[in-house]
Amino acid sequence: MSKLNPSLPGLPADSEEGVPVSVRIRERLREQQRRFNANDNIADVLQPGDLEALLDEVTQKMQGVLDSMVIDTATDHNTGNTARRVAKMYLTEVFKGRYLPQPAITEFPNAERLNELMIVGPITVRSACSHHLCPVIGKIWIGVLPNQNTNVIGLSKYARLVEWVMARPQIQEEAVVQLADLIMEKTQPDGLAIVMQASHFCMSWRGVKEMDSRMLNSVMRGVFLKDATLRREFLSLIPK
Ligand SMILES: Nc1nc2c(ncn2[C@@H]2O[C@H](COP(=O)(O)OP(=O)(O)OP(=O)(O)O)[C@@H](O)[C@H]2O)c(=O)[nH]1
Repeated sequence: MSKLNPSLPGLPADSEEGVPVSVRIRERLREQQRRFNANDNIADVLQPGDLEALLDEVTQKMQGVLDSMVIDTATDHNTGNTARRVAKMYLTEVFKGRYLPQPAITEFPNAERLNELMIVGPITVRSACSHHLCPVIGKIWIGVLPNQNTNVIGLSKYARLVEWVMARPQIQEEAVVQLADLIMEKTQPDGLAIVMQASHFCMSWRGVKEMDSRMLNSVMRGVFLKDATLRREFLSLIPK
């Protein structure tokens, strides 16, 4: 007798018929013993058509949320398509950093063997907190001390990597560490410094309703950790 599918009793374990696409994706992730936290990227386990199917599934679930909030989406002319809009916004816009592969990075040979401090910023951060899914809007500055033996990456690619990492539900402390790990892996510089400043809408729109408070945090890697003069130079060059 074939084993029953735990996701859909009545169907054999190898049957995909009627199984929600999110269940199939989670099974693939569990088979690979992969984490799928809010701020993890899962693009490499998605198969062709999965994202479109997820859009339908999230739309259906969002419709359930609206129904449970007693919003009459059948006759309210403003909310008829809200479930679909929200699903599309989550999957293809504000949280696309979970579902899309990493942007391609153009590398150039470090022909002049540059090893001077380079700073890029402010790069706009658009993210959301993992707790309330409220927007987190801010800016980031990245300082790189290139290694004279490694390639340099195109300037715009820092902004693309920031967008990819931030377009996920995040907490700010983890977001900057994820970004630092990624830039270190891609460019292998001698040092990397990142400073992020952001407004958390979960603190202004709701909750304590503090309109002006910001969160500021930084991460330093390589020579920035050891060299206080370099660290000071980076921090002094960032506009206040
Ligand atoms: N450390 C950190 N905290 C965050 C971040 N974004 C949001 N938070 C906080 O995470 C907490 C959310 O958890 P809870 O305390 O369970 O939420 P809550 O009961 O709605 O709390 P209030 O916001 O105080 O109303 C809040 O204190 C948020 O301000 C972040 O990036 N880092």
